[in-house]
Amino acid sequence: MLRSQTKLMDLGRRLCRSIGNNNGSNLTMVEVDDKTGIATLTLNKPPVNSCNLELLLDLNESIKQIERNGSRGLILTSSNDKVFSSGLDLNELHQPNQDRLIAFWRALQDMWLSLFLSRVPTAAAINGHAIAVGCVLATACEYRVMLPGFSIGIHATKFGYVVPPFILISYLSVLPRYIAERALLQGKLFSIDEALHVNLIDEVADGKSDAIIKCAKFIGSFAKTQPDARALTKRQTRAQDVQLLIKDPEGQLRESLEYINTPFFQQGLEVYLAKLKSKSKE
Ligand SMILES: CCCCCCCCC/C=C/C(=O)SCCNC(=O)CCNC(=O)[C@H](O)C(C)(C)COP(=O)(O)OP(=O)(O)OC[C@H]1O[C@@H](n2cnc3c(N)ncnc32)[C@H](O)[C@@H]1OP(=O)(O)O
Repeated sequence: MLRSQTKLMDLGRRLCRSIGNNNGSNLTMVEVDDKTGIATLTLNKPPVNSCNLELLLDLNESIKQIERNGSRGLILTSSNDKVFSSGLDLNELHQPNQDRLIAFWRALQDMWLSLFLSRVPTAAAINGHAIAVGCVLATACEYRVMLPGFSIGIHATKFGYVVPPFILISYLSVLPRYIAERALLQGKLFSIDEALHVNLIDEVADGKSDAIIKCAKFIGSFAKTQPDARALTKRQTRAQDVQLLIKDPEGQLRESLEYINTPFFQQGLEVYLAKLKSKSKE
């Protein structure tokens, strides 16, 4: 038995466990509620949960741990009270070391598959902005509860990024095609009212704990289903969505890498990163 599992049992009624990455940096944290058996998975990479290689690997490992530990559900949230996730860490894409870029993109593909196909019911308590891949994390879950005052969406086209098919699919698994297409082409970030109107989110909460309660209630709605039957039915329902990535992950990787390495992409990214940095100094 792993030491962390023994520790988990020792904690008795207040089951609470943190899972860090290999160097112990706690980029994600997992807490299991002993009453409901639901795991809360918290993104914890300051300042804005931008997804670098280490966070993606850590996140994937936490998703798998939650499944292995027999949790009844997974609630994804953030330790930052303004930002759920700012999407991919753009520094990973800027003038990248090619070996690291390959590892990064593989980790992104793997993590998305793990979350999108997770055996356990999944819900996102979106307690801050969910930008680009931040939105993709939320839409990979089965249910979304969001706090007012924040934005959610994929605005990649505004900055000259073409989105890879799995990002498109994550939008299409939640939004009707014409809304997804228009939002992607406009690079639209939705306000909470707009997101609710098109069902990009399912509910609004008045605080993080309210969001967690609402997510737990959604997960509780599966209490009377048989977990294996539920998991297999979910997998079948989502099978077509993941076909491309499962059948040809290396081909998908190659296409993305080719695009990221183009001078066009790199120049656009350079300008965008400079704007982002100067904004944060204002
Ligand atoms: C065919 C296939 C093709 C495939 C190839 C192409 C890929 C396309 C798909 C792309 C998917 C993505 O997710 S791309 C990621 C897109 N994400 C974004 O554009 C988010 C940009 N960020 C923001 O809008 C804001 O930071 C926001 C999240 C709202 C938080 O605002 P705040 O005022 O609270 O914080 P800020 O001061 O702006 O940010 C704090 C610091 O974090 C940095 N920072 C913020 N977001 C960051 C990010 N995503 N990556 C790196 N660094 C980031 C800032 O520069 C600051 O750094 P310091 O100055 O050092 O303090």
